[in-house]
Amino acid sequence: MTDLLSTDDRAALLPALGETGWAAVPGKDALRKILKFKNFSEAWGFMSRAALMAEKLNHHPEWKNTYNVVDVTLTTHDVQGLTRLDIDLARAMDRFAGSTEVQRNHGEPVSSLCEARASRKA
Ligand SMILES: C[C@H](O)[C@H](O)[C@H]1CNC2=NC(N)=NC(=O)C2=N1
Repeated sequence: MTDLLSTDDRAALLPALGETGWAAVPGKDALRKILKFKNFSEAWGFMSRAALMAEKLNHHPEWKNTYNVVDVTLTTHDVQGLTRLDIDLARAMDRFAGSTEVQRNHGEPVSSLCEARASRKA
């Protein structure tokens, strides 16, 4: 089974994802990004690519689509927290999304996920 990300891994990997618009979900060891595409077709194209990658990784997003908006939450259910698989899927989604508009007015900075891990267990 995939392990929860260590404190060191978090410090190394999460800031770059914070830069691209991933944020921490309050009270949960999870990453969330809200993407706003030009239209439904672009949103669905992104979701199709992401779905194929999710199958390849055997790691699946929690997500919601409303017309041109795709709201994604990533966490690893088996261990109830962030693992390397969430990082890999987040990076793949960033590649598929390109320069799509990102909504940033939600959640907390990813740095809070480093603190969450530190207080959970060494
Ligand atoms: C049986 C199967 O491998 C598991 O249930 C996989 C499938 N996809 C998954 N996706 C996510 N996000 N977390 C998991 O723990 C997970 N587990």
